[in-house]
Amino acid sequence: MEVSTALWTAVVVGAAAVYWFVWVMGAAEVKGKRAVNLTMGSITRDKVQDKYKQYWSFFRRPKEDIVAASDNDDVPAFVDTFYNLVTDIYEWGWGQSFHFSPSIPGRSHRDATRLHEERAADLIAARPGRRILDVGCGIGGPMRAIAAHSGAHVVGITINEYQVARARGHNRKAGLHDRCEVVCGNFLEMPFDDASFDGAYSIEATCHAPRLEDVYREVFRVLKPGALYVSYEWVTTALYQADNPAHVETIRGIERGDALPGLRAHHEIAEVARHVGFEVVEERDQALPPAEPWWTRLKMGRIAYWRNHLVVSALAALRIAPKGVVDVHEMLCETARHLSDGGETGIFTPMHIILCRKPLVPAS
Ligand SMILES: C=C(CC[C@@H](C)[C@H]1CC[C@H]2C3=CC[C@H]4[C@H](C)[C@@H](O)CC[C@]4(C)[C@H]3CC[C@]12C)C(C)C
Ligand SMILES: C[S@@+](CC[C@H](N)C(=O)[O-])C[C@H]1O[C@@H](n2cnc3c(N)ncnc32)[C@H](O)[C@@H]1O
Repeated sequence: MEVSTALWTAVVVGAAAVYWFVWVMGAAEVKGKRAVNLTMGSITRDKVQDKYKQYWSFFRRPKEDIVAASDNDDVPAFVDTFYNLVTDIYEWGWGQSFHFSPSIPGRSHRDATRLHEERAADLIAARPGRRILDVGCGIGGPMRAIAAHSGAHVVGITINEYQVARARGHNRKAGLHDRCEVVCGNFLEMPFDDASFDGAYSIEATCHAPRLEDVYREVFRVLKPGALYVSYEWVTTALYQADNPAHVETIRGIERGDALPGLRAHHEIAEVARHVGFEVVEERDQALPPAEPWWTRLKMGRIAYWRNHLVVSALAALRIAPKGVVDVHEMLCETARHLSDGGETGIFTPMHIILCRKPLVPAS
């Protein structure tokens, strides 16, 4: 083959590959977000790199500093920045539900995700006519699954304005906007009346609260007496050893890369729930056998991470994606490694499930 023919072939194949990765390839689950549309939430393009640096210098500090009284109040603002930086990448690479679920042999990730969400709806007896609160709703993947499965009316709250816009758009597209509402606000001070919900759930969201009692107390306040609340918590398990440097590094890695002010130990969750007035109905780690590992989806994604890295680097170089997107993507690759280490060693679970009831009669 002549050199010029070989060169032309390489150019055409290269262009076709870029076209495929960037324009055709959509999000992992639903083609809601494509690589060419990676913005960084509500952050303007020129501020992305600075915002990333601010985020990183805040969360890379020891957790004792982050939870110091003076910095506690800053956590929600940094969590908001975090979601501006990662929401599009999450949606592009993971889908519309920002959480894990146990793998189910022979079933897709999409099915496993939906079943994990429907479990929450069943646990709190969501049904038509009931008003259910989604605490930390993301872009609404769980909310839509739960509204469709149970027939309930779901109101979600998220601190991130960009997520509110994405969630409302998806609700409309799914034809569920009559039964799925999204509010922008802080779950530590919710803009809802006392006793205004028939049930509530939070999926991998309350781990962002500097003090769990602040969010549980708010959920308790807005629930009607007798109503149920289920939370899927991120915690360290009984296998975690605070004097093992490898364990500490894994947990610190998870905290830094996921905007967490400090992971809690599994035994703290029920104590907090009782402290704010809930009765604890049930508590279990949904990741334990016979459940199949939740982290296999992260591990299987290694080639995809490398491919995605090339895509974001090319988009940033062509100035289609903002500068800074490559740093954020690298941080996520690193975080994925820590999360799978946490899963494999068993020192961490993202699905410590606690089911609580607000008593009919207030405790004396
Ligand atoms: C509950 C939280 C988020 C949990 C997960 C939804 C996300 C945790 C880590 C994320 C990811 C890591 C690697 C990314 C990859 C490098 C990229 O190419 C595509 C997206 C990822 C797979 C991304 C997807 C979402 C996560 C799995 C926290 C924040 C409390
Ligand atoms: C990992 S995402 C999970 C989203 C959703 N539950 C899901 O599973 O798709 C965590 C969510 O909690 C929200 N969040 C974190 N801190 C918050 C706060 N103080 N007030 C309201 N929302 C908050 C984030 O904005 C984000 O939507």
